[in-house]
Amino acid sequence: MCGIVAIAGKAPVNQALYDALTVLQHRGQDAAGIVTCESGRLFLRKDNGMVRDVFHTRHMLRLAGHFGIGHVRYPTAGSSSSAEAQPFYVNSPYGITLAHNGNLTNAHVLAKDIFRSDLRHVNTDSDSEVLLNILAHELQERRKFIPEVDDIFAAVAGVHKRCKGAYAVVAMITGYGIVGFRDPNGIRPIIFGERDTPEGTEYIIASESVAITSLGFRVVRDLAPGEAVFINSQGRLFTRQCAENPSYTPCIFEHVYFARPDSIIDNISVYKARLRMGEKLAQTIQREHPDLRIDVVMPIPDTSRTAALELANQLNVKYREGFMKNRYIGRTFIMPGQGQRKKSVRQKLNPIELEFAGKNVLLVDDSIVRGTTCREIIQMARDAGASKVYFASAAPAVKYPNVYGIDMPAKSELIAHGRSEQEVCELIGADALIYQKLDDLIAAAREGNPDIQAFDCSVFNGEYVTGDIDDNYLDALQASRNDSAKNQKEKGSTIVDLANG
Ligand SMILES: O=P(O)(O)OC[C@H]1O[C@H](OP(=O)(O)OP(=O)(O)O)[C@H](O)[C@@H]1O
Ligand SMILES: NC(=O)CC[C@H](N)C(=O)O
Ligand SMILES: [Mg+2]
Repeated sequence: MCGIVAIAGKAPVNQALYDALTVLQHRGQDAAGIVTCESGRLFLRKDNGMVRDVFHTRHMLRLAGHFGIGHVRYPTAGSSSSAEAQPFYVNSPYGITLAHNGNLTNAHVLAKDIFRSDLRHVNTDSDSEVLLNILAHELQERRKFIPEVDDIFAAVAGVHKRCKGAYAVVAMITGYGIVGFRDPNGIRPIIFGERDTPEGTEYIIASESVAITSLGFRVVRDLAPGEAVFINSQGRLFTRQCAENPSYTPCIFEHVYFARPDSIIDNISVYKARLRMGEKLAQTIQREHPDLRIDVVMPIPDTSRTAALELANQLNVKYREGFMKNRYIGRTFIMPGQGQRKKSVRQKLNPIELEFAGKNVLLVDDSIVRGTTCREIIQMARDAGASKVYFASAAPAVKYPNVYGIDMPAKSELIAHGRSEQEVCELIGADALIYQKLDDLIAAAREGNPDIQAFDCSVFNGEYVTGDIDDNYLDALQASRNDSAKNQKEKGSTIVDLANG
């Protein structure tokens, strides 16, 4: 789950892009990058690391220009090499830079195609580099010295025809403007906004509304599935539906875990959706476990706090903060290796022992994926003297891999895959385990926007909205991207940081 941003401004945009990336840091901690454009020249800085570590004053000073795009990366394809940090650049036609959130499901086929039929070389295993070359090819096919609005939108329509999977994209076409577009299923979020300045209107496109509002822009609206927005070099904005059969099936995991609670995605307040998850989970507990004697409800910080708070209210049980989070450690789930994730849980969360001694505690997390967090946390609660440790998840059991931009490619690594709830409960060492019902999760999100008929819930039900995923695909993905395969790949990674530095 990466974060993307683009700004078409009337003054230098380097600081605003940096600020937006810090607001989107929760979507990707592995690498960050910004490219800006001034007088037909591009200025790029990208590297592995968090935003604050990648951009020093000397880099910021070089990022000149009133147009630019930025990216924070959480790798879901290729490796975590700095050569795969984004934005990516291709020099022909026009000079295009691109930042992508999501994952193409046909990147391997496309990579071969673009070499054979389009004679384009792709130097990494990143699906985003493939996507950029497809966009570049589609623009080149228009054969225009100066691309017009229709050419830009026709190129996006061409991308929709060839690319499958999830993609929310911002791209800068040197000297001509900035384009943003969303895949025809609207799996990943993308939203745009504007602000008035004495010099004219400035525009921003970003993954989440929080990046728009915190920078003093007004939200205009989410891009519809398949839709594109183009801001030309004079600062005029155009939008167009570029897909033939769009369908609105956004990723429900944004509401469970990824997005910030102060964002509004597809007109659904993430905060309110999480409150409703807590309310519905409490009702399940009351209905199915009336015998549980719960003294205290505790969130596993950070993401589960909102749901846990409402769950405690609904159960009429005290809400206590039993674990303190070290604010200098990032999100553990989006760290690249299992060793690092496991170590970081204990570094990140520390119990306040007096809250546990002799009590029956209900720990609430937003989700259980690999089970890394809950196993450690339950043991910590026992070590701190809890009498009983119950565990509740605001999402249903995660049983299937994700192929749309969340790095859970191997079903064998998912604790609930092929296991009953009772087996998971025993494995994590809880006295009781309560999962959210899928219908309740969907209702919690849908109540925010009943116009959305369905969500991508593939990690819970194995139904992939793009319709191109079968067991063979998932087996191949598991073989190539399980933790040990990824480790091998990282060790052998000798990709030259080509023309992207
Ligand atoms: O079962 P697991 O594989 O451990 O994954 C699930 C956990 O990972 C996430 O926390 P994370 O630390 O990434 O972020 P947070 O601080 O936003 O909760 C999520 O909120 C769960 O706590
Ligand atoms: N999490 C994402 O959106 C990742 C984008 C892209 N697939 C990459 O690996 O860089
Ligand atoms: Mg968490």
